[in-house]
Amino acid sequence: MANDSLTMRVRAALSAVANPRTGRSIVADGLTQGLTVGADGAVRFAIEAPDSAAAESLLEEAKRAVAAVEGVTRVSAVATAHRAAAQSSPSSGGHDDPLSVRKRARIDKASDSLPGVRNVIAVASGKGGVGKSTIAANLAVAFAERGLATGLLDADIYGPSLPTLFGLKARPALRDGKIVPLEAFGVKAMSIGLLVDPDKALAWRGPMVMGAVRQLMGDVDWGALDVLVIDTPPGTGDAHLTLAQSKKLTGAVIVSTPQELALADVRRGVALFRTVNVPILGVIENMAWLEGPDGTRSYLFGRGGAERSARELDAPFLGFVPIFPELREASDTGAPLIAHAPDSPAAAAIRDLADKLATTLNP
Ligand SMILES: Nc1ncnc2c1ncn2[C@@H]1O[C@H](COP(=O)(O)OP(=O)(O)OP(=O)(O)O)[C@@H](O)[C@H]1O
Repeated sequence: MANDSLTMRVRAALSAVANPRTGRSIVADGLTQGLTVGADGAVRFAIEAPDSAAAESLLEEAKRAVAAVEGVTRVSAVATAHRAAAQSSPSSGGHDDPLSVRKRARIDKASDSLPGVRNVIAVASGKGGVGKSTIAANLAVAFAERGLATGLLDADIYGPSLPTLFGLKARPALRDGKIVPLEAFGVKAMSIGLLVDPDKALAWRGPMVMGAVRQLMGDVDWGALDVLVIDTPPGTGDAHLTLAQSKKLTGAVIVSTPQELALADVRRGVALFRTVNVPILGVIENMAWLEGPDGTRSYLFGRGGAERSARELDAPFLGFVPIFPELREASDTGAPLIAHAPDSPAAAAIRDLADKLATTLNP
């Protein structure tokens, strides 16, 4: 119970810090959020400062107070919504307004907005590095090629990849209090990586992640879209729950690799979305094999694990994407493969998936 008593002492130290607006304790005023105290004495929390002028000094004061507590080995704290909201362009901020969009008097529950978006597809994976972002980006371009008005939202807070995949660097503009998505390869695109510092996002607790995802959905001016593809963070967590709760989700696509281990990943993903009644539109097995010049296939990561998992879970299996070195090369050039090498077998494999998926969308 040593940790409990450390938590109490940390809380007491924070309670001694006063809200300059009211003179009361910042804890009593509810300005501290997401306090966690690790077994190793690492403390994390967020401060929601009452105004921009107070944010920096309040954060420093709170960090100093916590660092002085015996047993605390490390303090990480993040900035506030209000401080950032006072700036004129999107930048990193706190958890209620992590994207720092200046709020209008009343914004609908963002997750229930997206009025002009007919379909929202979440692309998810049990773990990182399976090609989820690559598939999501290429699917979006393939949808656009089919004539669907398409958006791509990179909500992978911990490792945003759209700026690299689509070669997007420009900081998005604000129009009427909404973020204007960038346009690339026929797709309206927005990445959390263009709005927040990923290093800061790493320290975010659940509520901040949820706030960020809600904002990305609600504060971006998506306009009328046939389909919005969302690249979600790897694993199953707060971002997925936020999306699932939004009621806007048409369904989820799970990307996995063939290893037997993938079975557990796929099962987790399927279970999460099913728990919240989000249909599984399909499972994709990526990096399925490498084809040699003579057409022989090497199954580097095992064979058919994701396909088997899908069958066992009674989820639709959408297809295989082999290992195509050109997929990686295209991503490195800042153009998704389907645009970079439209006639390649890899592009054909992605188009095939997009065709299958398109049949599951609302017209
Ligand atoms: N089928 C494929 N063939 C060859 N390379 C691939 C394939 N799919 C993905 N890659 C490459 O694998 C790497 C990881 O892909 P990607 O970033 O899309 O994975 P991810 O699941 O989104 O990872 P994270 O969520 O951790 O960002 C990238 O370099 C990508 O170009």
